[in-house]
Amino acid sequence: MSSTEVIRLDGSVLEGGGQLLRVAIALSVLLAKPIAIDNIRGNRKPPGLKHQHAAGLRLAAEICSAQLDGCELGSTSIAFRPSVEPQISRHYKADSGTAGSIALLLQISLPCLVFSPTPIASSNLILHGGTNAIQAPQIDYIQHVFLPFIHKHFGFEPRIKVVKRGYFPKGGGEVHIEVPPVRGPLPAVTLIERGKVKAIYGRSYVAGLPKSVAEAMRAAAMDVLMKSGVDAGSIDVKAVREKPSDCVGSGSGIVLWAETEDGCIIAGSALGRKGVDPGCVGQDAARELASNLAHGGCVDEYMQDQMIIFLALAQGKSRVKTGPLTLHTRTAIWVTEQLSGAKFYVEESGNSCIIECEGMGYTPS
Ligand SMILES: Nc1ncnc2c1ncn2[C@@H]1O[C@H](COP(=O)(O)OP(=O)(O)OP(=O)(O)O)[C@@H](O)[C@H]1O
Repeated sequence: MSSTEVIRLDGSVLEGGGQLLRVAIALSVLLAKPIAIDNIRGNRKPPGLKHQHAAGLRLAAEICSAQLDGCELGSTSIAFRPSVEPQISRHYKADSGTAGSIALLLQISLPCLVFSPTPIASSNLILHGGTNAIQAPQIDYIQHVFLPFIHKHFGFEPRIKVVKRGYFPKGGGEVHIEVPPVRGPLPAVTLIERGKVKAIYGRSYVAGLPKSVAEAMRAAAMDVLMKSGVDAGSIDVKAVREKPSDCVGSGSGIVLWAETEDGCIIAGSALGRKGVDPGCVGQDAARELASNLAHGGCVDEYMQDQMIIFLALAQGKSRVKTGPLTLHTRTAIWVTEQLSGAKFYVEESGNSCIIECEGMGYTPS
């Protein structure tokens, strides 16, 4: 068993949402440190665990044979005591039971599965829930932005297969992810120059709705991109209608991503909602992309917080230029520093920041 000294965290600090919980648990698994978290999602109404958070906790507990207490819906306190017994199974399933985000189930489990002291086979995740949920990365963001970032900068390449898309309120999506193991520490990242935008890609989609909705989102997004003066070599945004056999329920949305000469990928996205003009949805996504390009940083406002745990685990000094620091990022830095030996320094200047991290050089024991 792991050491008995429990680290207590206040889940209402800063952003005080589900991400604090996921980062804390992933680090607890990797570092075999028992933790207790109170005031979970203390800044959300209502506070406490929702389906997605509880499913993520159970998945992390299964990955490291942890003792998990308090993992009930609405619970505002949990205790998590990881075991250091070697993992036997490398096949895991999790189901948010609702349209809770599959991407956020990946957010808690991916760091836990990356490292292995022995060159064993890959880990396999089968995740059920919502593929395109609000206030979470859409699955297209994971495919086209997050995983390519992880591969390019940290050198391992999880493979993802979207078997079925699932939308609010039923969920029912299914995504398979294969995570190849790495033995050594992850490399540090230096990402200060972005380079010019080479191309913008996108996917404007509908499920169970007329294709004209996807076309309207696409047209409005293109219009905003043209007028905002984004200088891209080419723009290729596809409008698609999901085949009924490829999805559960109905939904719509758009994900745009810009690829730059220096290999950065910057996104903007939006989800369709009942009663909202599809044109406004397309405009929102394009404005988000334009604003993420305008600050000149090398990652968008969402990758900013999602990269923090990986920078902390990496060996040596990372430096990444970003836009204005988000509250999610400040929260990820706070929780990471509570649990790991990594140290962060943020230099803010005008509309941009340099996030510097002295990583802990994590290797599994
Ligand atoms: N549009 C988006 N594109 C990519 N990533 C996103 C997007 N919106 C949110 N995220 C990411 O999803 C995560 C959301 O964390 P947050 O704590 O808000 O979520 P949560 O678990 O749903 O909990 P809560 O309901 O408490 O907000 C963050 O890592 C954030 O960067």
